Amino acid sequence: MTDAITIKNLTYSYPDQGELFKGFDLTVQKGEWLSIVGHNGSGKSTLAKLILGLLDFDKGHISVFGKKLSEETLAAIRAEVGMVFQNPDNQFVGATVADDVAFGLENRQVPSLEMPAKIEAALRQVEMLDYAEREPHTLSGGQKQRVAMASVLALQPRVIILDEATAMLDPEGKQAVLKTIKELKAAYQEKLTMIVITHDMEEAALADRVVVLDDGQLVYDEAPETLFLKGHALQELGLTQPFAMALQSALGLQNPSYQSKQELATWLSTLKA
Ligand SMILES: Nc1ncnc2c1ncn2[C@@H]1O[C@H](COP(=O)(O)OP(=O)(O)OP(=O)(O)O)[C@@H](O)[C@H]1O
Repeated sequence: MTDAITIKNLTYSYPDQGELFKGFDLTVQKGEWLSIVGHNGSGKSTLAKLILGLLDFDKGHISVFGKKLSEETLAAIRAEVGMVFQNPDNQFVGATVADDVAFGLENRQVPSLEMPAKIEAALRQVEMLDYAEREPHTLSGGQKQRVAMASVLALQPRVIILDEATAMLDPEGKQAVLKTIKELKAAYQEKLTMIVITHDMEEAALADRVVVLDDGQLVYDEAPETLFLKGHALQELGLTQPFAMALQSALGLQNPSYQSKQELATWLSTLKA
């Protein structure tokens, strides 16, 4: 089975800087929800830009669904990979929410007769259909990010990269975006691969797999259940454990097994009884 993304022996340095990535390897499977974490400057956004062909790497190769990234394949690969960025205010071009989703479709020369159904389906998927005629600047941060996701989804990508897409949101907006990611994952299964770059360990803990970067090196690549047991090692990399795991460690539990606050709360309530 072809992987969604294969990165092999990648070397990249910004002009006049030392090598950030050197012999870097990473495989992302089809349908996976992969989180990429790491301290500021560890290379997360650069990796996303390299996958999208926004930066030219020096050595190695990147393949998306078996297609090697090159000048010839760039347009085809960008059609497969959608990206949602950190700042919800920098992602709008349309006067209304519906116009905004239409913009990407127009760029792809989708016939105008086909557009309304595609816009409606994408907005419904992120639960923003009721806001179709709203001006984007009147939306909350979480709603704006969900519209940004709809604009990407309308183009039917097979990979979506979210680069700190919840970082500027309040807790409610963040939860709404995470709920949308979970729903998309459930709806599309292996047809949609999610790469979520984040500083938020609660968010990372929801992924199938977490990759930890440290100065362009891949230092951990494993399931959140095992990664977040490494409290001290993570601290040394400038990362924390999700709250539920940290509390279980503080309580002296040898094998913390409750990933979410909800699971932990349920367990604590059984103790009270
Ligand atoms: N345009 C650029 N020119 C030169 N160096 C850059 C450029 N962009 C990023 N860098 C450097 O490359 C390294 C990796 O940056 P990158 O933005 O990929 O990290 P990050 O893990 O996404 O960080 P953050 O969590 O702060 O967003 C950092 O040392 C950064 O200073």
